[in-house]
Amino acid sequence: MSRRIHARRTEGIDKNVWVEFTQLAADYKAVNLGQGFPDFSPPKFVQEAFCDAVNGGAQMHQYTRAFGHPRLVQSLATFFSRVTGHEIDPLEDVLVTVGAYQALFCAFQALIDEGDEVIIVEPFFDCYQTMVKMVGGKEVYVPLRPKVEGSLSSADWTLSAEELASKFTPRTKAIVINTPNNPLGKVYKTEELQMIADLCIKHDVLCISDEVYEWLTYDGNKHVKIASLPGMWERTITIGSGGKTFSATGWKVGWVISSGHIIKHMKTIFQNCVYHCPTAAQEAVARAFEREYELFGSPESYFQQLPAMLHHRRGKLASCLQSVGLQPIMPEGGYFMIVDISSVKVDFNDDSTKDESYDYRFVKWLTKEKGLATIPVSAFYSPEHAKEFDKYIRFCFVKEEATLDAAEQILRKWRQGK
Ligand SMILES: Cc1ncc(COP(=O)(O)O)c(CNOCC(=O)O)c1O
Repeated sequence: MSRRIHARRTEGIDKNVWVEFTQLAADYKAVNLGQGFPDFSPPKFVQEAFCDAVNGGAQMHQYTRAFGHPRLVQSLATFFSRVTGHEIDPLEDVLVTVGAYQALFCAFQALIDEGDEVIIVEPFFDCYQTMVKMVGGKEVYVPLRPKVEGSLSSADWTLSAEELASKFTPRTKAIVINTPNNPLGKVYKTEELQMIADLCIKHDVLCISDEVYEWLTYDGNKHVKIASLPGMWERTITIGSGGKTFSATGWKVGWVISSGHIIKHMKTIFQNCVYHCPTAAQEAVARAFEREYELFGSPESYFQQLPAMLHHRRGKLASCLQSVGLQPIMPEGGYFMIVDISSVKVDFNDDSTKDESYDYRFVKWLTKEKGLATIPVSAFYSPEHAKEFDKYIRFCFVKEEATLDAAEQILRKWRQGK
């Protein structure tokens, strides 16, 4: 065929950090502290919910309600009405999607027009950039910056109020935030969210709030939903993930909760792309939320137990990194920890990566030569800022202790020059 086969919208978005580095980790059979997924099973009650769902009769293997399995939209509405203090209508204000990924896709497809500007706070989950490009939107970037040189906590990385305000123009349609943040682990404080909310209200702008790590905060940090701030419910699209909530990333059940006048447009995109999510997995997530509703705030709640376990694993990884002379930026929340590698000198001796950024070269060297997979942090930045932030790599600590021990052994051997 001599004519162009691909659609123009596929241009400039073909590279994908997850495809590249997940394959590299597999090719080299590396200890994988790269992609953000647990290397352990979901808790027993979640697995049992799935088994009960699958054995729950014929209807569990067939289509259910397209915009969300009734039991799931009801459990989400009940649970988050209590969390947000806002009466959420299960049929109007909730859309169940194929992971949070597809909730993001539906948001950008349904709400962003050609030429609309979307403010993206850096570092950002990479698909925000490509999804804005796919709809012909214009990304406008504003980086979180460490307040102090050599900052040791994600809390020190903040937005400049002036710099953020300067990014709003008459063409700004939305801002995307992610709290707790991937890859940094920053948990936005109420004052920071209020600053963003004030600008959204002033400029009549939507807020896409990616909250997939909402239950994973440490050291007393509290997750705050920007949709719960005055004047924000009707302009906020809040995105959640069953995979991240219940350590079942392979189920790919996500959702978006927002005012019905926004959800209705996302339903239009949804019914014209995927139309329906797996019934049994939705039933299982519904049962899990029903359990968590009853146990909310108690020691038996998974939303208490998972952050407690990950708090320990976060400390274990941080100690391991510090013991080999690497300095992590301690995350206030989430699955990940970034490390400043600017003081680490390595002879990459690999022509195949010579034109790549320092962090990409380092991650590929660490995976190929030492057998430890991580993710380069410049993948979470715009081209205009990637150079400023290419001296960090990301480690994932939602892994078995044995996996973290194996990573520690590799790092020790390397740093001892063995
Ligand atoms: C901020 C954020 N939003 C959305 C998603 C997607 O969530 P889901 O799996 O529910 O589609 C993810 C999952 N990230 O996993 C890749 C990685 O960072 O290692 C995410 O981190």
